[in-house]
Amino acid sequence: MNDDLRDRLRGAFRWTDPGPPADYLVSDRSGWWRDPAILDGLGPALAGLFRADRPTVVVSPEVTGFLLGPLVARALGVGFVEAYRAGARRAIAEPMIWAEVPADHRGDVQHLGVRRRLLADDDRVLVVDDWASTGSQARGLRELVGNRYLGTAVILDECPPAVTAELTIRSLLGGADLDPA
Ligand SMILES: O=P(O)(O)OC[C@H]1O[C@H](OP(=O)(O)OP(=O)(O)O)[C@H](O)[C@@H]1O
Repeated sequence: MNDDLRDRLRGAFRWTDPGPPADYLVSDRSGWWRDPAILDGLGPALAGLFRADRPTVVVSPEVTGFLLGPLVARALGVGFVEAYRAGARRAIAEPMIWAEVPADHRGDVQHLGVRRRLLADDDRVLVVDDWASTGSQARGLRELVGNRYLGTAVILDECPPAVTAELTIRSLLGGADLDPA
């Protein structure tokens, strides 16, 4: 099952060239959500990476995480909590827990926040996202949830191995699987 899903993920992914002055390629992940077999398989596949750790809640950063996190939460039979990026929308008028996200793959420092009342002291938190590049989102959310953190499940992990190990990141694909060369 997962081998078929990995093949589909590789096939539906594109690197796109934004053209000058950019001298880099941009990942286009939209084909992943457009393929019904991928959309059907992603939740159970990502959930399977951490099922034995018995998560009680999934937390994901906006915006792609808001698409993926609920698929994984549903596969685990648990609920989902949004982690909002500060400044991306109107302030939420409820008590929040905030954490700084160290400079990420874009070089920006951000802040992620969740509604305080949605996390219990004894929750076991699985972070879910589509992609780990530097591990900054995972690091920020680990800081935010503290010792409730179990790990992070992503579709693709291209972090240095030491970061992957430190943050307990598990993935369906590694960076070499989508090598643009
Ligand atoms: O490991 P990191 O360096 O933290 O990078 C990973 C983040 O980068 C992408 O987000 P992006 O900024 O493209 O936002 P999006 O979710 O709005 O697409 C991806 O969805 C992760 O959230």
